[in-house]
Amino acid sequence: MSAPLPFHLLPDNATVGDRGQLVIGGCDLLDLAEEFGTPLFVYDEDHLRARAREAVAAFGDHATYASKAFLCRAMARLVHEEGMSIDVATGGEMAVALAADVPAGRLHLHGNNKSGDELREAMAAGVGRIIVDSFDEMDRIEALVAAGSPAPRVLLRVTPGVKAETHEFVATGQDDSKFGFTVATGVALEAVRRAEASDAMDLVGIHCHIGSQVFEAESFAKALAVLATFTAPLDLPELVIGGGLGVPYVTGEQAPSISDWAAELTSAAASLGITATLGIEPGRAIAAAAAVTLYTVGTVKPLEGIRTYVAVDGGMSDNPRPVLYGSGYETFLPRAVEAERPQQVRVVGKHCESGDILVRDAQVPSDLAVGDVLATPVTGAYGHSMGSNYNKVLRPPVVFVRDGDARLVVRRETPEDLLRTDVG
Ligand SMILES: Cc1ncc(COP(=O)(O)O)c(C=O)c1O
Ligand SMILES: N[C@@H](CCCC[NH3+])C(=O)O
Repeated sequence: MSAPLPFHLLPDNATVGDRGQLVIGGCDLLDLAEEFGTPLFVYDEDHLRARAREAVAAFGDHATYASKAFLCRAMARLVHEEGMSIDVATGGEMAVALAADVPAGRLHLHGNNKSGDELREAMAAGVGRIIVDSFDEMDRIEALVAAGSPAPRVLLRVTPGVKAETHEFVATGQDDSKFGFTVATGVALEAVRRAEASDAMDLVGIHCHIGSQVFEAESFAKALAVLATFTAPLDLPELVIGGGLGVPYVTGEQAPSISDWAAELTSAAASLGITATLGIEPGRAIAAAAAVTLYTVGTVKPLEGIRTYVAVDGGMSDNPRPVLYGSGYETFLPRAVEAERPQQVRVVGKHCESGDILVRDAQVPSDLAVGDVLATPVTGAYGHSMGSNYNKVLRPPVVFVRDGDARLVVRRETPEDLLRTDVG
């Protein structure tokens, strides 16, 4: 396994420079590392725009970006400009999208345990949809409307009893789930009846999300079949099938494009006689492959007869996915993106945890050395957004690149940021 990095894991606008170095959006990654420091998230802006356009081409106004994958004001503006609405899962995500001047009507508020404050703020702002997840939430909405809040448009989130082929922590369509109302037990129908009878909400449709990093179109088709039967007698105008489309992270993985996925969903819905307008909510498929993370190698520690540890200046605080889900990544040296990678090492971070692993069995070029900039591709989703300050590490900046320009959209944290909320 000494092959070079497969190029399809890199952002759309990745090219090889005249010295064999990686260039994204016309920017040399080594120059970016020099200018902005490492760790650094580098996003190909046109890649993000192209994926958003793909979703909008297929679903128009009913293409929603799941902002939990990656959110900052520049990202909220970008997907809004491209015509997507935005799924916000908390008051915090809602606040960032509103701070980017995205109209509240383009936001869809999610969450299995929305607080009274989150609901009140969303209703006062006039969010486009609230995706209702429980009877307790209905109680809270009714109390707020009774106290003067405007009645929201709602979708009801249901679980179709479909177990998607993915990590158990990110599967959400099965009956044993904290999310939504169960179809199989009749609870979902009870929720529909209650919402229809309530003056405090305007029920416009059903929502379902079976999980994340799902590759098989079949899992979505199964969910649609359950939803077709469930919604047939309801005559509701909207049906959102959620996000979840998987992306390739490592050599050998393949996934359908957003357009292919959309075509499959649309034709499955048509053949099931679904007449409601179909909506989708991708996060990962928009953002993941748009970015690479740059690190600097700080130590190379060969352990005789065991393995070599390569430690970089980030780790589980900028990418917790390997620790949480055992997720795999590739790695490469941007100075020689096409180089063979004959040496196997373990790429680890700088945190006080043995589990702080970024790439368990990484293939790297044989001349990797301390001081090298090392990169991991496909880090645009659930990396920056799931980042932390563990060990009081400063969160990395985010740069958008396009046509040779690099635009800082999130700056690196400073020690003052760490103390901003510390009032003791
Ligand atoms: C309700 C909902 N919609 C959309 C998404 C986006 O999922 P993905 O990033 O896998 O497309 C998620 C996350 O799994 C979700 O919980
Ligand atoms: N954080 C998960 C996806 C969760 C999706 C949110 N419902 C991941 O990185 O794969």
